[in-house]
Amino acid sequence: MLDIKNVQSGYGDIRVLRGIDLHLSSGEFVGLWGHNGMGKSTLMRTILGYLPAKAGTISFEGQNITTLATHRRARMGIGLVPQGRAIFPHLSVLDNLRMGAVSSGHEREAIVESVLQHFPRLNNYLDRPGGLLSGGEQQLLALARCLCGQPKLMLLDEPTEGIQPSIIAEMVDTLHAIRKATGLTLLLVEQNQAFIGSLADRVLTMQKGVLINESSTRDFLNNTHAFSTA
Ligand SMILES: Nc1ncnc2c1ncn2[C@@H]1O[C@H](COP(=O)(O)OP(=O)(O)OP(=O)(O)O)[C@@H](O)[C@H]1O
Repeated sequence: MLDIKNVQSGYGDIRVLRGIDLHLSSGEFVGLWGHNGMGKSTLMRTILGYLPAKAGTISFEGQNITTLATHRRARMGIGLVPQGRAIFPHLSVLDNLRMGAVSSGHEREAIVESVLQHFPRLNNYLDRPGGLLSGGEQQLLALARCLCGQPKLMLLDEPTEGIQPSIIAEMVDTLHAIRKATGLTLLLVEQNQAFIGSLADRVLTMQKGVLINESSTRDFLNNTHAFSTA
């Protein structure tokens, strides 16, 4: 589904990604692990086109999207849940979700309703401004809003950051249920190894803008100590 070959990118003259090769098959859940500042979010931004690739190619479902505008990549089925959530704090929960489904025309309300079935907690707060939800609830809202865009590939950037354990557990169950229902493909950036372990089929490790390791989730969890001290 996603093929990344020798991609480099960064900010101005600062090179962050130094040659990334990555392949995701349809329906896979893949974890991307690494310490702060290694380039994980930069890779997410480059896949969606917020940052241009300075070298290499990105293909999605067989089409070269390396220079395609971000909104066109989104329309093809790539969705991002950014680090820090970026919900609309003054819009109600329901309107946040409608914004996620804005390109779906007359099907919008039906899509929002079907996504909400996976998020019973949000159903209790539909009229509440998003900014008044707890951090964990805002993360669920960001996840649900992305799903309202009916992505085939979801890029999920550090969803557990600062979130209470009960909501993290809920997020795991919700993502498993959505995977079963929709066949979603997921690229999950995380530093929480237990969270990656409960979702990913395999785990890639990034260090200083390159992928230095790929392992099964079981091996990743067994070798966690080695990675932590690398
Ligand atoms: N807008 C920006 N302008 C300049 N440099 C940036 C910008 N955003 C990130 N960087 C730098 O790029 C490098 C990679 O950052 P990135 O956010 O991709 O790392 P990360 O692996 O996602 O880490 P974290 O888990 O802390 O988000 C860091 O050195 C960071 O300081």
